[in-house]
Amino acid sequence: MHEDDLTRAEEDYFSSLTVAEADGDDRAVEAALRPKTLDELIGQQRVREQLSLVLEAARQRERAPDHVLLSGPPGLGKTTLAMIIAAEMSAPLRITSGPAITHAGDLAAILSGLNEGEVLFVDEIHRMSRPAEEMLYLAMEDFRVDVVIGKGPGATAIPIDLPPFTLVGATTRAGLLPGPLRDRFGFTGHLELYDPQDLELIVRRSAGLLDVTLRDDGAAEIAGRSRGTPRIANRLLRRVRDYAQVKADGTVTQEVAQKALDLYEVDPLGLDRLDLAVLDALCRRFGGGPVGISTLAVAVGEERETVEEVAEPFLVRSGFLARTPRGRVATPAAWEHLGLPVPASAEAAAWSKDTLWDEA
Ligand SMILES: Nc1ncnc2c1ncn2[C@@H]1O[C@H](COP(=O)(O)OP(=O)(O)OP(=O)(O)O)[C@@H](O)[C@H]1O
Repeated sequence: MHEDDLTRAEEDYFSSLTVAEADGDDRAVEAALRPKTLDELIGQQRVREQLSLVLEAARQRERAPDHVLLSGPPGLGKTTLAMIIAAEMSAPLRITSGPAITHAGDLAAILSGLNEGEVLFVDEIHRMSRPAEEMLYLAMEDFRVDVVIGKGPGATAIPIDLPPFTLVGATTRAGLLPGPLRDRFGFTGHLELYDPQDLELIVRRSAGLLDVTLRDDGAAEIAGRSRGTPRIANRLLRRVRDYAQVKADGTVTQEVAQKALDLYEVDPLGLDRLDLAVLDALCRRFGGGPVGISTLAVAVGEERETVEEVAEPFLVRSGFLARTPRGRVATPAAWEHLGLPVPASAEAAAWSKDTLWDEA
């Protein structure tokens, strides 16, 4: 409950900032750059259209929309979409996260404080405790919670009716959610990594809001190095803006963007330290694979989830890594990107029938 209040206070604080006031504080700038409506949101065409229909139908029926699950890698706009859903429904938004809900009682307190039509955003919903999760099933389906008073044989469950509300859950991996929870969401939106054209539009929009003079080739350079992720695109824009201001005449050109991003060690294709470490381990230590994701994670000193949820989607999408039934393998492009000779086995794997390029 405390955590929830804190996050709300932060959100109130951020939303009260103007872009100019926010300048200088990265988190505040990020909040200020968030699109406020579905129309303002760039890319994610399919999710936007689907969600727009869900919201419009709910508005016409004057009912709270169905619960919404948003899945996808970090930084693609799940929190932004939750805020947009609330704004589009003219409803207040409450924000909390799975790890903050350690006891069912925490969730009961949040749920029983909801008002009719309110939107409750639970980030990292797959990390909620099991008892809280079970309480949520009932709350989502019957708008009711059973609060248990006492312990042992004398314990009694007191049912509390809840007003209709909309739960928006966000997860980096929908596959980690138990089936009964997943099934209670009326709509699931899968957010995909953005293509460079959409990222370019996002960079141009952000530059406009931040009053940065940005040439088209500068925007393309930043977009190309943003790992398909708007949060990274906005962050790189801010670093390039610093460089342009201090080392150039303030205008972000391709040359300025290149120099700035080289200085910050952002790979020309956007690969970050973890991506490169994964490829390096895959090629140099495991001869290009196949190797299991857990072994790979240990080799780079990271959690399995981080490698699987953060690095892997981008590496697969960029054509550097393939998921096969026997484990992860490096593609010829990965060897080339690391400046290593492509072994014959990698060439063969690229054409092999048992190589599933996107599934495992
Ligand atoms: N479609 C978009 N158009 C423009 N900007 C976007 C879009 N999606 C996200 N952003 C920007 O990217 C930043 C990150 O978005 P957001 O915090 O919503 O991501 P997230 O998926 O919730 O990430 P996490 O799961 O890591 O919290 C925001 O500041 C927002 O300005």
